[in-house]
Amino acid sequence: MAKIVVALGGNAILSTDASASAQMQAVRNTAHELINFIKNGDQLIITHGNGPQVGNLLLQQMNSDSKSNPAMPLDTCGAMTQGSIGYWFENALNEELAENGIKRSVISIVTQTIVDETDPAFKSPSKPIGPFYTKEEADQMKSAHSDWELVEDSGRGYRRVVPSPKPLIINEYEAIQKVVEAGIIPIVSGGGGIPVVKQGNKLIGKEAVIDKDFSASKIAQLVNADQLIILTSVGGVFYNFGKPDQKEVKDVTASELQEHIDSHEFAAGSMLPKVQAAVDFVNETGNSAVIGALEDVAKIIQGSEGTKITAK
Ligand SMILES: Nc1ncnc2c1ncn2[C@@H]1O[C@H](COP(=O)(O)OP(=O)(O)O)[C@@H](O)[C@H]1O
Ligand SMILES: NC(=O)OP(=O)(O)O
Repeated sequence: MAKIVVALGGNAILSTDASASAQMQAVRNTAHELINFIKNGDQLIITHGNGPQVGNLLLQQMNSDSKSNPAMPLDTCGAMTQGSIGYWFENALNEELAENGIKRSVISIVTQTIVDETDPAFKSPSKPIGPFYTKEEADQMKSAHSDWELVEDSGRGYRRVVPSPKPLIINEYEAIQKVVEAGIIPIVSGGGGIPVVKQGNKLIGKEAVIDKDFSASKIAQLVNADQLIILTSVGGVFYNFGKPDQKEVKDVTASELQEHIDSHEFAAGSMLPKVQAAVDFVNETGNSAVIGALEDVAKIIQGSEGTKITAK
């Protein structure tokens, strides 16, 4: 039995339809894949992104600017998405467990991630959130909201970007460890965790969105996970991605992957955080990490799919 942290990307929650019912269905499909780990006897710690959801929620806040119904700040929106996505996952996993006759408890934990107030990321927004815009729409949004920054996101359109400081510590990791020891499946650090800074005994929320891949790596290190598995929409890591000579990487050492990171092989905002998070986990623990597709879970468990990153 292995203790595995599984990080779930956008496609695990949202396809093209952002309605609650469509996202719940996507999460049910994801739970149907994740049950393979439980059947395999693995202990799961689940974490997930919130980029599309927190961006959409922020847009909804723009219609709530009255004194009696004020807009919520980004850290609170992050907490709200942990709640909604955690609720969807709890129910989807419970349904899947029941269908397979497995008695296990699932709990979603509101999780805060401590960041450094002086992290330069606060001055340089980089995390894409919310919907994709065409160039024309992006220009319109920029003129309507002078404080917004928008960037082109991996050839998929333009998106708003917000600061994304690096996680230092997952505030609730000791409680999460106890939950795991009790055999409960926790859903943690949703959206990378609510970004907070420590001031004396207080945790103060910051307007940012942490990359869930970096938080997944951090929580995996803190709970001594045997493996970190990052599930996304592509079967593995490619060198020369999108070019005629692109090549899927099957087995790779952390040091070889780091060389490719250093030579700017990977796209910021999409594959770069995944490979860096995986390399960090492998370097810190000596254990392995896998980056692969959500629909390949059964084959990833067998070791026939995904990019496996090892220490040696
Ligand atoms: N070198 C690469 N290898 C594989 N996929 C890449 C690479 N560079 C960019 N990508 C893109 O990154 C996407 C995964 O990133 P993203 O969609 O941001 O992840 P998430 O699943 O966490 O939301 C893939 O679907 C693929 O289109
Ligand atoms: N917070 C975060 O990394 O979200 P996505 O994975 O959805 O971008």
